[in-house]
Amino acid sequence: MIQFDTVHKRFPNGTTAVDDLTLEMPEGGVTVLVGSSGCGKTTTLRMINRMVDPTSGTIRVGGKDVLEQDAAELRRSIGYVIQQSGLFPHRTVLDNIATVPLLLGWGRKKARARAAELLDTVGLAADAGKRYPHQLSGGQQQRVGVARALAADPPVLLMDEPFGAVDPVVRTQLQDELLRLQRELNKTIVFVTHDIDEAVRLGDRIAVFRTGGHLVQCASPAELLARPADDFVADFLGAERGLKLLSLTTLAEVPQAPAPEGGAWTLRLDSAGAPVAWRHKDGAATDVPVRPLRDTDSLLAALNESLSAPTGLVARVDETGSLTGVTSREDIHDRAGAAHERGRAVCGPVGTARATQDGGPDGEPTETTPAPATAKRTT
Ligand SMILES: Nc1ncnc2c1ncn2[C@@H]1O[C@H](COP(=O)(O)OP(=O)(O)OP(=O)(O)O)[C@@H](O)[C@H]1O
Repeated sequence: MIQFDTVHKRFPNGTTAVDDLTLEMPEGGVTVLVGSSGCGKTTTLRMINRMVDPTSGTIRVGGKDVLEQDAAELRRSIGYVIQQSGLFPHRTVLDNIATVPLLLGWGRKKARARAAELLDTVGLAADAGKRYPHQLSGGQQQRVGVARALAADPPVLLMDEPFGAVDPVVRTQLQDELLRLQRELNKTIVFVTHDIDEAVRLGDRIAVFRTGGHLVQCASPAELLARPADDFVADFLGAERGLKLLSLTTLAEVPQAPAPEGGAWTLRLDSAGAPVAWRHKDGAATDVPVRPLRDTDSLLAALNESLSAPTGLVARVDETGSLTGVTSREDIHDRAGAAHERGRAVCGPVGTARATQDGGPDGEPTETTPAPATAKRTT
């Protein structure tokens, strides 16, 4: 959907913001641009809708060179969400959302009806539409910003640190909402963030930039975590890289066995068959509460639960909450090792990890295998 071909951006003051960027952002996927401050993420994003024009190279959206399109028209056809929402303070929420449809000549009634529909889509009550932006919380304003970007149903959405100004709890809620919306709308999203956890959670592909506008690596979250291209990427991913990889892999394929009987600890169930606690043979006073897990939960959650359980066993349940079996810490470890190996396998031997952007040994772009089943789409 979006292709950068040897794109270079040098500002008139001599700063090179983007250096020789070749990158594809697939249709219907979320491509996250990450990297330290000043590494060219925003400039890259803004070249897509011509808020900044490249010095050289070509950018195509849907196969068409952006420089051959009218800049204002292009901008109206691409959704754009920024930090602090960027809403017009003197317009009501409904009128803010209706901005692009009105510019496109939809007529007031149709534009407002669409805006009202979008309020619901982004999880806001209808009465929020009559308020002004300052009468909403930061998180609600960001939802309005997303609704405004979606108003004309653009195929492409550019999001520049959209959740950077809200607290961690609201940020997680907004990420959940975006994942839910994306499952329904299937937009091509380019998302800029400083936060690697946000990138891992939201991205189908993550592009890591280094100061000077260099793309260092572009890969799926699992590949990136299992096989960072160099020390810079590894440092950026952080010391908990292995745990982050576990957060991407589900429990689904980990074996389970019947709950143990007759040992020191027994798993207590309620009348509906849902696990409640581990009870020692000495009696109820020793009960240790259980947090049962489903197939869609992550290996990280499973490891955490197994470390908290006196038996090291994780209680597994079906969609109704009934016990299906237990899983041992050893089986979780085995699966964790396999997840790491799979992440390595898709990247090939040392030195080829940059293949997705640099091309393979023949200079041809190299395809990457789909990442293992992941937990990120479950909220
Ligand atoms: N209009 C401009 N004129 C001159 N230099 C600019 C301009 N806009 C950006 N730059 C410079 O280009 C480089 C890349 O900036 P950019 O905003 O793209 O980085 P970023 O990775 O998005 O940073 P941040 O994460 O801090 O927002 C920086 O050195 C910045 O100072």
